[in-house]
Amino acid sequence: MEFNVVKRLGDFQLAAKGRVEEGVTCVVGPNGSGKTTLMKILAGLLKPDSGRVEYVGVSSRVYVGDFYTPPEATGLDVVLAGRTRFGRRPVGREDVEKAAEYAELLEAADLLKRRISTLSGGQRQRLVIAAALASEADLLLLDEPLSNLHGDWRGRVMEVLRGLSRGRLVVVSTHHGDVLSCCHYVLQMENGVVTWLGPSADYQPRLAEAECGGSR
Ligand SMILES: Nc1ncnc2c1ncn2[C@@H]1O[C@H](COP(=O)(O)OP(=O)(O)OP(=O)(O)O)[C@@H](O)[C@H]1O
Repeated sequence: MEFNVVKRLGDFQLAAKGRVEEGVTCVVGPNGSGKTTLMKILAGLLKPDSGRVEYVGVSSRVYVGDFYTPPEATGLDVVLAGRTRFGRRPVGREDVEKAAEYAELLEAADLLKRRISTLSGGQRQRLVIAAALASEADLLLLDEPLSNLHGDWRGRVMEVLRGLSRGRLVVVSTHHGDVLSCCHYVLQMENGVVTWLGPSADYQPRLAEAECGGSR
């Protein structure tokens, strides 16, 4: 999939060009650098002012970021929402089986009957990832899917994503540098521009590291 797009949002301008290959691409960059904006354009949720995205070999796409779930919803409702592409069609019997299968992959099968309001942030996050996977879309755009997860879980989620990425484009935005070696490719955004794109093995983080200061 190739993209060459320009989008203005208030004072911010995205002018991004690149190519996303089969496999897992991690999108990195500072807050406000345009990661979500780019992913929403790739998902077709945001229309660029100019330029285009060429979806070669991509027939279905799903973007999953924060999505609202009523507190009374169950874990199963969350996974089924992804399966039916957020209510675009009714739930069938096979959908429930598929939802259980993907929840199992994320070790979340025991969460399906629980109410969302009783779950921890990380447990909810695993269900949201299962929802994205259950869509079985060719292009999966996961915006900050690792945000509530502990290091071990981040690695496990990346392993699952890699395992399902054959014949698919999986794009994951993240602030966690520890998972970059789990991606096939890294796409770095800075100030609305793609400043690096290539195999993760060749990526040398160029972003400034956090300064914690020396005072106690
Ligand atoms: N609807 C909007 N109107 C005006 N500006 C917007 C709008 N949406 C986003 N922006 C601005 O666009 C810039 C890029 O936002 P975006 O959410 O793409 O960044 P990001 O890299 O995903 O950031 P983060 O890491 O904090 O999630 C930001 O400066 C943001 O304030």
